[in-house]
Amino acid sequence: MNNTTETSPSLEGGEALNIIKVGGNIIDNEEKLTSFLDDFSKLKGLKVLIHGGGKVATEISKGLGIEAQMVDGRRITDAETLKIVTMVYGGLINKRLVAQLQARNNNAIGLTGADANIIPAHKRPANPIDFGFVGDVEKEKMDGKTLALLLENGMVPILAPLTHDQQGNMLNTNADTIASTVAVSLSKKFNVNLIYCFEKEGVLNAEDNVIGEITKSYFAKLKEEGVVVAGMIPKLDNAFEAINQGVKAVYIMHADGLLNLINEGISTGTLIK
Ligand SMILES: Nc1ncnc2c1ncn2[C@@H]1O[C@H](COP(=O)(O)OP(=O)(O)O)[C@@H](O)[C@H]1O
Ligand SMILES: CC(=O)N[C@@H](CCC(=O)OP(=O)(O)O)C(=O)O
Repeated sequence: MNNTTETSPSLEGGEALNIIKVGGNIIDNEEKLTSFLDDFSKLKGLKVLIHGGGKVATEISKGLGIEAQMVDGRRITDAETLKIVTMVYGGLINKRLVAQLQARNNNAIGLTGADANIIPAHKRPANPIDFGFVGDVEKEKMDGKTLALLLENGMVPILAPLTHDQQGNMLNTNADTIASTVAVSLSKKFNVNLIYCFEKEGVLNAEDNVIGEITKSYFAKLKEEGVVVAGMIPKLDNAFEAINQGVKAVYIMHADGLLNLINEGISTGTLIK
């Protein structure tokens, strides 16, 4: 940890709300997941958890003889893959997180974007690439009212990366995008901090050191140099979108730094500028 930035966890105006996204590399690791849930359950104030699980879905698919196909960090989701991701994200992972958080005295409620139409979406057009049953979120239609209702009644929403097409089909939807969309919509009512937790210290530079603060132009440079690659590119795109649309603070950081950031106001990861 070579970078420490002071930040204010509680902001002016509405009540503070922490929206945390946790990815597949932590969910897939028993020890890391337990440690993450211990910390998440201790976070003070209003909170929402958005989970991924891409790594688990890939392993389970493989076990069933279906090789995962990813393009630009998104999963090609045919009818069989849709069944798998619905079971894995909406069932196995989501309900396990709920049970684990209930055991830690958090009143978790597990939902997909289809429940109460929380996250309006449509099937991604088949051109130029046919991703199959993949959802694009209709950001302008998301109002956050149901989530606000749950939060105001003491519940902790746990959201799976699934939406629906309004015609009876579930859609697989990237968890980082869901996190950004939910954060933007709730920022109309709350003072939102969006925190992307993963297994590295933050966004790393060419020397593998954490970048304390990242601007859009610095991101463009790192992308050009091939220092920021793969899943980190759409994660940063989503992070910049959130900060430019009303979210108070966005961080990309190691899951181990969560308690320090939220309860103490000390950042050890990357702040999006
Ligand atoms: N410059 C970078 N700094 C940190 N991680 C990076 C960087 N460039 C690429 N990555 C990769 O991005 C991954 C995180 O993206 P992704 O796998 O989509 O996250 P998640 O675990 O949240 O699903 C990291 O595991 C890391 O391998
Ligand atoms: C369309 C699409 O690609 N959906 C993602 C949803 C899961 C996810 O985002 O998981 P992580 O956060 O662990 O990467 C997928 O199936 O991999």
